[in-house]
Amino acid sequence: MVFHHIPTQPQHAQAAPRVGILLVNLGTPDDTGYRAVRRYLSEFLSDRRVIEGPPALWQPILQGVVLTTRPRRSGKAYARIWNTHKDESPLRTYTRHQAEALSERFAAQNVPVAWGMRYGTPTIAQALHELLEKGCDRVLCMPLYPQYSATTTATANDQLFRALMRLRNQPAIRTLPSFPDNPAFIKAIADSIRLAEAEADIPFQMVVASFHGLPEEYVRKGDSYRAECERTVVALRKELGRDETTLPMTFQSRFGPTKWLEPYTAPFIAGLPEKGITSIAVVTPCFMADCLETLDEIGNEVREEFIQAGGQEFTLVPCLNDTPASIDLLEALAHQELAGWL
Ligand SMILES: C=CC1=C(C)c2cc3[nH]c(cc4nc(cc5[nH]c(cc1n2)c(C)c5CCC(=O)O)C(CCC(=O)O)=C4C)c(C)c3C=C
Ligand SMILES: [Fe+2]
Ligand SMILES: [Fe+2]
Repeated sequence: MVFHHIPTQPQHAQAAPRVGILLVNLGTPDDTGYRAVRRYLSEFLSDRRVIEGPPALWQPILQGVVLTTRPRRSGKAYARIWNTHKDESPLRTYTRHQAEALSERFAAQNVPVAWGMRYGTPTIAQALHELLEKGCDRVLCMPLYPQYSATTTATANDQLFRALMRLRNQPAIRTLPSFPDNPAFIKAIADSIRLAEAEADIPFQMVVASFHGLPEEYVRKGDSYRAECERTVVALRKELGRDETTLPMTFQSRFGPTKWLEPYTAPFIAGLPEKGITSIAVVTPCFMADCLETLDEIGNEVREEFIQAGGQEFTLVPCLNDTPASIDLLEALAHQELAGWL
């Protein structure tokens, strides 16, 4: 085993501890072409926390079938939402902005903030090394997922610990727990809905809270994701004075033939106009930043289906992204987790 040695403080010096923050999100392809999207999807869909079945069965299907067709289709979808100004995906733009803004909030305390992606670049290992080179010996890892899932939160932390396995001198680590009904989080989401409604032509008859889906089997085996999504929705209903009928919970982005969490967002929303519901908003409180799943799947595909079914007003409520409310939330979460370290 070869261990990385990052030259930091001289070994004999008793330097003051230095804290760093590492923001982690899912990741995204480097460009919208077949090869880049294939590389990204291959890394993503080879993660055994994401696809739990035996690799001997899954890898031939993934490499031989899924990765011959899907990269082209997904690449076209990414092209529709691409940040052409920066030539990168919105998820990357927002994650970087979040890190930069959070770093300003912690500048006075001399706490650097780095950001990495679970799949694709910049990698979590690169982000960790950036902090180590700045002399950090204590790192707070913040997976940017409000609701826990083994397929997101746990694999982000796994990847950090894989990078730590290669270090001779490891920093101390804390990881941010999920925050599904944190009052500041709920208030920020509720405010984003209120703002969208104030800007819309007519009031929303319904606000659909759409969460990224998960195979039902993972939840049956104990993944707490569904229960945490429910905690978010229950708190949001309370904050906004809505109920199950005016603020329902749905699940999007189903992948593959197995049963995923229900109800599925797209058919649910396409069925609303025939029930007389023609003015809706969709909010996606499982994402801290707008991405393919919000901007294209909801903002383009689901919107079109709703309008074709007779819907009239469709508002996609933006994710918290790099708004002041979002950075306030990240700052508060970090401060809470850094108790005793700062
Ligand atoms: C195949 C299984 C998948 C599981 C399980 C899964 C869980 C999951 N994902 C997110 C957040 C995001 N997913 C995104 C894209 C995306 N997700 C899957 C598959 C699973 N996700 C795929 C194949 C893709 C790629 C795009 C595509 O080809 O459709 C994204 C967007 C990334 C971007 O670049 O914009 C996010 C964010 C959560 C929160 C979650 C579990 C609850
Ligand atoms: Fe996903
Ligand atoms: Fe999708």
